[in-house]
Amino acid sequence: MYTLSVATASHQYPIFIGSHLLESAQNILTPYLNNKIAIISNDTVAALYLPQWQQILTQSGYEHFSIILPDGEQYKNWQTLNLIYDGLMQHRAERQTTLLALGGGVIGDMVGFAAATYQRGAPFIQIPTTLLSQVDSSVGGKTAINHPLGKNMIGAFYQPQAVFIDINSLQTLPPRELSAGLAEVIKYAVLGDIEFLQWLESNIVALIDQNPSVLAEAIYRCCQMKADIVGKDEKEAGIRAYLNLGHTFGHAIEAEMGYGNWLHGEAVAAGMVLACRLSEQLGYLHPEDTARVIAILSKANLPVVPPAMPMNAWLTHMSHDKKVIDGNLRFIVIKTLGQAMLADNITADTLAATLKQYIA
Ligand SMILES: NC(=O)c1ccc[n+]([C@@H]2O[C@H](COP(=O)([O-])OP(=O)(O)OC[C@H]3O[C@@H](n4cnc5c(N)ncnc54)[C@H](O)[C@@H]3O)[C@@H](O)[C@H]2O)c1
Ligand SMILES: O=C(O)C(=O)C[C@@H](O)[C@H](O)[C@H](O)COP(=O)(O)O
Ligand SMILES: [Zn+2]
Repeated sequence: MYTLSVATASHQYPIFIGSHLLESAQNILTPYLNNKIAIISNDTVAALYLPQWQQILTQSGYEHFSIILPDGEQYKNWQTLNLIYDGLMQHRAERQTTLLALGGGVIGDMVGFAAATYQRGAPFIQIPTTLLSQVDSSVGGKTAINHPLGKNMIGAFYQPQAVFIDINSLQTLPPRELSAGLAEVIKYAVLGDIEFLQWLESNIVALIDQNPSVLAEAIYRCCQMKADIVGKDEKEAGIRAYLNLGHTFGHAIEAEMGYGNWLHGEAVAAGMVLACRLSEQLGYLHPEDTARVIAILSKANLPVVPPAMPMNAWLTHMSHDKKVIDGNLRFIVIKTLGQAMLADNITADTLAATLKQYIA
């Protein structure tokens, strides 16, 4: 088992990463659990993993109950969030009740926001079961729901008590979802670690084939990078924004295409290619660098061409981006492969040149 630590100004918590961790869950998590526990999951993940968790908690003598939500990005909204509050109230959850977020990033983001707001703050633990949630969303305390007009528009920064990553849960993950997770893995390399990019180029087939030690190393490296960045900048005042590489374009794609039609990781992959093209327009990246990013994304079976959308759709969605200041769009671009930077003052001409092939 690997253990990492996330240390923000106000809170410190561990990330446990390993194979067959479920078997030792009781020993690993006991220090982070209160007496009463709410397991919150969706119908897909519950069918696969809820009985094991219920058994572990029962055997260990915890009082527990479960709340099962409908599955999908289209349910990451107020109505579904309310189902969590309803369940917590019906089961008389207290402020000290521990919420377990059992699922992918949608469950983690929603349970995290419910934890942040229920009785003004209950403890929660992330148990991510997708690659995307294991390398990214379970770490760092961004919690949110979507608004019909924009991704993650309502939320809070709220850190979990612990993150529990059992790589074995990926064995049941559909290949398309594994690829979506690889988009965020590749993102880390492109934004901050050229050596990791080389490593990924050598190991991409092993990752797709779910070689356990290669997967564990990739997850560890991503969590390490994210823990380091979040430790320095919990609330995205500076370098945390680099983790948004590809997301200004990607979130526009997700919202315009209808939540869930393009997976988050797929939209980020196509968005990253656009961020590389924008970097080219700004005179930073060479086309062969972009070709290298396209090649690794393609080997991970990810889309590298965004959908064609009307220019006003691109602009309207991107105007909701959380990096916008005084109405001005700001983008994460690539100065050189492995080194991101924030670019503001992007002219309309530069943006139009980047998007011109993708305007419906
Ligand atoms: N908070 C953050 O920092 C952060 C970072 C990245 C992404 N996100 C958010 O995360 C979400 C995407 O997360 P995701 O890619 O995990 O999607 P997801 O949560 O929708 O999970 C993908 C699919 O896999 C299923 N699933 C989950 N675990 C499984 C397993 N072990 N076996 C079989 N099926 C399983 C789910 O039920 C779902 O159908 C987006 O809403 C995105 O905005 C948040
Ligand atoms: O943790 C972060 O910071 C990120 O930006 C990680 C992203 O992968 C993630 O999708 C995040 O939810 C996007 O945040 P948002 O602030 O653009 O909604
Ligand atoms: Zn993301």
